[in-house]
Amino acid sequence: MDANIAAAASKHPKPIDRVFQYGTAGFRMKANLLDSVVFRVGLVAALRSRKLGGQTIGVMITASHNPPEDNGIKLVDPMGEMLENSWEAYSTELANAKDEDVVTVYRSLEERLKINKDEQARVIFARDTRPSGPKLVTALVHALEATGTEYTDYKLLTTPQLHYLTRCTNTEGTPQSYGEVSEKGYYEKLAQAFARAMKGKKTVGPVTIDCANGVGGPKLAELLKFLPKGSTGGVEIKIINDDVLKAEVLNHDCGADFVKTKQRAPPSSKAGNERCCSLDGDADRLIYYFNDPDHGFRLLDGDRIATLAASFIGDLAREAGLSQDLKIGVVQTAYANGASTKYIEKTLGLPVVCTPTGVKWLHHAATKFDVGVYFEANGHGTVVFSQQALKAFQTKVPESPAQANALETLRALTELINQTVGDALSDMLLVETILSHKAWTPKEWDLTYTDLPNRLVRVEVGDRNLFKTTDAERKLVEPQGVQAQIDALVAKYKDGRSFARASGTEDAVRVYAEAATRSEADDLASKVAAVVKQEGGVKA
Ligand SMILES: CC(=O)N[C@H]1[C@@H](OP(=O)(O)O)O[C@H](CO)[C@@H](O)[C@@H]1O
Ligand SMILES: [Mg+2]
Repeated sequence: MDANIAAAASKHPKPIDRVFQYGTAGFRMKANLLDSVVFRVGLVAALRSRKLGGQTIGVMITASHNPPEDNGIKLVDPMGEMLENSWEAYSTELANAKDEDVVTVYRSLEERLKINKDEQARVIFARDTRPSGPKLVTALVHALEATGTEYTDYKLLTTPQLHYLTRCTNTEGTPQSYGEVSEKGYYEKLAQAFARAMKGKKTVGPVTIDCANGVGGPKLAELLKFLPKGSTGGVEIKIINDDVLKAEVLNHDCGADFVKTKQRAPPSSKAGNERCCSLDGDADRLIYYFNDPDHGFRLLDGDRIATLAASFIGDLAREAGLSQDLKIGVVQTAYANGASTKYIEKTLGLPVVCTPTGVKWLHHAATKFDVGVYFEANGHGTVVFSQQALKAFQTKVPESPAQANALETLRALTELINQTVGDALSDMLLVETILSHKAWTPKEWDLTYTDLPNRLVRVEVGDRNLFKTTDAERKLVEPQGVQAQIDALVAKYKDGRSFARASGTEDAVRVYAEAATRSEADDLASKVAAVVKQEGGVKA
């Protein structure tokens, strides 16, 4: 086998002078640099599967909301979670090995991690619509074949579909079965759950969905075939930006990242005052928005989806007579708007936990609740239910028809929500369900609280690694003295809050600021950015 691995590795040489790092979202960069990385991640997937007794590992080839010429790769653990943290370092180690050392490093990891040589490795994989995908799949397959790994190529999928299939594969035939192991099984599960959750409810007008010209377009079109028709119990969906044939339009002037960062609708959107939402390139983020005749463009971001879901599920738990038994909480990052945090704590009366950036941290913290709602402000998130919550929804004997209804809706939600990872298609159906139950237009949703004006700035510095944080990234410990300068600036603004941290996906430091007015938020952000720029070191 060593000779096979060495021979295959030599077909995928590592670019000299490149250092790779498994970051917040796996490896991500210009696609033409990724060939060796993908090959080596294939080796890691095989090791990970064997370490876990032959359970199936998922591999997704995507660069999400990044431009079409980028690509990336990430690993999915057996229950559909992100790769365990310690394995990011092993992936990084193998990705950076010299070509001639690949086999040695592979065997050394096997040795150090006490991996059984005889265990059969199993992997499933998929990719998004980027033109570089098929070539990278070839590199992945070479690694899987050289290591004798059993594999299934699911071709084009959204990232959350691959997470779903990974969990289904590993739970097939067990009491914890997560669903049928097929793309069709995914659509059927979502569609059936949606029909149950929507029973007797009506959607108010259509929703326009911008698919970022990514894999979400064809997959949403597929899902539509399974969804109930008509406004009662169904949803009228208008799809835009679903062109996957022209590579250059992917995420271009459209998609969830465009809408969130530019704080405006895609230029192609003609929805008028109707509600709209945007997916990102691999359909794991979702952002809603609408045009308010009185106030213009209104963004309903991940914080809004989290508050909507938490309030709805909290109400249902109360109606079902379960609120005493279940701990419901919301997990956010420092990028969550301060007004949303206050609304959750003060108005909804629910606890909020703040974690570092990156969904793996949020997901982990959310599992500590019976109902853990987590969303990044950029629209990536989901809801996870504990075994105790699932059991309570199944076994509680209703004492009234209202309790029975609430319990049935809760059960439907546990099926509708993709609990493995944030899923734009599933989250969209969740939002549509909640708005229907509440008979809300986006305007009522928007009125629940008022966002503090905020600004996110990207600052290019000499060395972003100089910036070290604590307290869920809300405070800098290094470079020394910088936090004191930020504190002094923040103190001058009403409702001011600001923090700086090194990005995990780009070579830059991000500065976030919010304050009582737009001009103050902008002013605070630019002053903190200036401090960061000045203290950011010189390029090596
Ligand atoms: C402010 C922001 O939106 N940061 C994003 C971005 O991380 P950075 O580490 O900030 O580059 O990409 C991550 C992966 O997609 C996502 O999890 C995160 O929320
Ligand atoms: Mg994404």
